[in-house]
Amino acid sequence: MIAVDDALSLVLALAGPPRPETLPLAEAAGRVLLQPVRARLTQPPFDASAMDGYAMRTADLPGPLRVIGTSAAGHPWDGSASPGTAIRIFTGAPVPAGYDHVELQENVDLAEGSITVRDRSNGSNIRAQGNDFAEGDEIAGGQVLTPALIGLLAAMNIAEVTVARAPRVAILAGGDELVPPGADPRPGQIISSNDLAIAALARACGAEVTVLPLARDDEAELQDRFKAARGCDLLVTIGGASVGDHDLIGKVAAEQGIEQSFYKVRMRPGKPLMAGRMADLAMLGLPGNPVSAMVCGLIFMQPLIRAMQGLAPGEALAKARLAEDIGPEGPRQHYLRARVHPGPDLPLITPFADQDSARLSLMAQAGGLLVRPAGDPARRAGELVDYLPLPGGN
Ligand SMILES: Nc1nc2c(c(=O)[nH]1)N[C@H]1C(S)=C(S)[C@@H](COP(=O)(O)OP(=O)(O)OC[C@H]3O[C@@H](n4cnc5c(N)ncnc54)[C@H](O)[C@@H]3O)O[C@H]1N2
Ligand code: MOO
Repeated sequence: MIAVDDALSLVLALAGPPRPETLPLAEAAGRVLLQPVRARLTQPPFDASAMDGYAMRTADLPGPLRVIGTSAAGHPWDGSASPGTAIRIFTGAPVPAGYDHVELQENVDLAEGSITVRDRSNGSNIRAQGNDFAEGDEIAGGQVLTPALIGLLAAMNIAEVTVARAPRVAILAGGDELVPPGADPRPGQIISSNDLAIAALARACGAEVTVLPLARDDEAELQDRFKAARGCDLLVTIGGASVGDHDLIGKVAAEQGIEQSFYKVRMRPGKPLMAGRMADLAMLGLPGNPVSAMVCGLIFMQPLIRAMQGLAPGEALAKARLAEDIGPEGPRQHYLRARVHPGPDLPLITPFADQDSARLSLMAQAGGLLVRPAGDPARRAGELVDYLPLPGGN
């Protein structure tokens, strides 16, 4: 059995370099930008009014000022400023050269084509040309295209981007007891949940997922499923990883020529994890217990999918304070489902009393996974600990 950190290094080594593809910007949200991009224009391209009102020269205040033209967004005024004048102006419109202030229409009295400024705003209400970005400004590669970045690149007049192709991930759950959600389980059958949960984890970090049909505990059927995954970047199997007579994944992977990176990790849950590669297809064999599968998905699969897109493995662990005393740890690194509450300085964390790796309900409630190193001694309430925040829970 190897340590979690060594296993993670071996898993990350399964990722090849990210594969580039060029996409219209409109389809690139959530992808990783591979090449830096430079703004093709300056924003705003002209001094622009931030308000609806009147453009004027501060030297002439408070007026009266004769209104000699109008500048609206998309319809600039093409005259030039002269003393004692103002321009009717609207938000987003170019401020004509020579005017250095825009006053809100609410602060102005208008009579017979002239205005007098009653209240003057503190700022100029003018957005200077280029105050957002200038032509040639660079957006660095290697980052996920968030909604804000998509908007920024659009404003920079970028129509296409070179991004990492979404890793193609095939997910294969198996076991004679499994039927899909919506089925009417017969005695001895349960609903397959792992494939859906793992698919959701994979999609959440950018994968394009194919969930293969559930496989029975049958070597020939598993062989077929493995073959169906060829052409993907990663096959994630779930279940059949242990030592029972029906745990066939290791055998089938060997027949498929797996070059195994490791089998079994000193972690809890998740001990019977397997990793390797079959030619171009990386493989992770997750244990079948639902919580074990999810923990391995979080600790190994998501970092691998991120690495396949050229991203760093993920967020560092966060710090919390123990809300209560806990006993010593055994020989495996332990990931405990826990509640995370606000605390005076750092969050307070309370592991659930029951850590049975089949209890998905506790996984769904957990706000984090308390991470305890192998052999960690007993700890007192208030001590600092590491945890992996989980979305959703509390
Ligand atoms: N003699 C030993 N037995 C077990 C060991 C061991 O070291 N020696 N390890 C235990 C540990 S730890 C784990 S984790 C499990 C892993 O077993 P498998 O990966 O072979 O998983 P299965 O036997 O296929 O299933 C375990 C459990 O999970 C349920 N399951 C499986 N797939 C799904 C699914 N898609 N959706 C919902 N639930 C699923 C399955 O019905 C079983 O209840 O082995 C221990 N045993
Ligand atoms: O590795 Mo098992 O996951 O402890 O239930």
